[in-house]
Amino acid sequence: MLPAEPLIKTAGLTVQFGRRTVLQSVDLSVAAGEVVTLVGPNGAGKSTLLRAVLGLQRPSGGTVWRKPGLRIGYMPQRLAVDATLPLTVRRLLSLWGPVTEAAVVETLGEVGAAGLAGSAVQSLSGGELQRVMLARALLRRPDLLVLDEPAQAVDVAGQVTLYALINAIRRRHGCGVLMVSHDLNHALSGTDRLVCLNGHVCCAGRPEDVRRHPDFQALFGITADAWDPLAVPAWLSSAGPHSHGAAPPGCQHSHDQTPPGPGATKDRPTHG
Ligand SMILES: Nc1ncnc2c1ncn2[C@@H]1O[C@H](COP(=O)(O)OP(=O)(O)OP(=O)(O)O)[C@@H](O)[C@H]1O
Repeated sequence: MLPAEPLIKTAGLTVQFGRRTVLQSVDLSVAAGEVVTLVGPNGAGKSTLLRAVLGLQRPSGGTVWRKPGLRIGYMPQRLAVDATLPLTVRRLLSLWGPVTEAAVVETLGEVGAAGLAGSAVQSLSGGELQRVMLARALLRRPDLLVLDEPAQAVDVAGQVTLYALINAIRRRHGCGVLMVSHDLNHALSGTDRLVCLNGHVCCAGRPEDVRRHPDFQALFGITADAWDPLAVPAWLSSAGPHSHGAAPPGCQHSHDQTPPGPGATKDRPTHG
């Protein structure tokens, strides 16, 4: 069977902020109907990579190709709307372009948020807000969904439901999905391809292959045969998703100055 045509493709993508290299020579592609998950420690460049794919971040080197006419639905990590603004969900969903009431109702229903159209955005729970943001991304009937930590602020049971919902949407619409996740259970079981990023691509491929890669194991402190969610490494469990705590061992970021840990790649890029 021929591989599906890519929706987006980066080749040698490099992003620098000042003299600091945040992404180095990243090759990435997402095809229609495919779920690709980016994992990596805080500051690994995951959101920057999404922003480059979206055309919101200019590359310092390399290329980003998007299929002509591609429609992208984007769910950012944070909602860039003033929290003090009185805003209903219905109004929020129409901020980025005109939408019909029928489309709002249908899309909210699709993400399990029926009945929230008239609610104040400030009154939503974390999980409800994530569903509304997913609805916002879906309203454009995208070929590609780009989701930056879609399950943040969602409780554990809600995370499982949300990832199942994203998979159902992918199946129903045949769209590609590119997402960032800190949830290794999802990354290892609910995704077609896993990309482990730490300033560069440490390893990538089918989850069952990536979990056996020494860089992945060094970054996440797990063994090839067992994934024990209670045994997450200290940098992952204590730092929290938005803290920039102690650096993980192995697969060193291009701007790290410390020597590589036992699982570091030999071909890591030079310091930027
Ligand atoms: N516009 C910017 N200017 C300067 N530095 C930036 C900018 N955007 C991101 N960075 C830096 O680039 C690095 C990568 O940031 P990015 O948000 O892509 O990481 P991430 O892997 O998504 O992290 P997290 O898991 O914490 O969300 C960080 O050190 C960040 O401070």
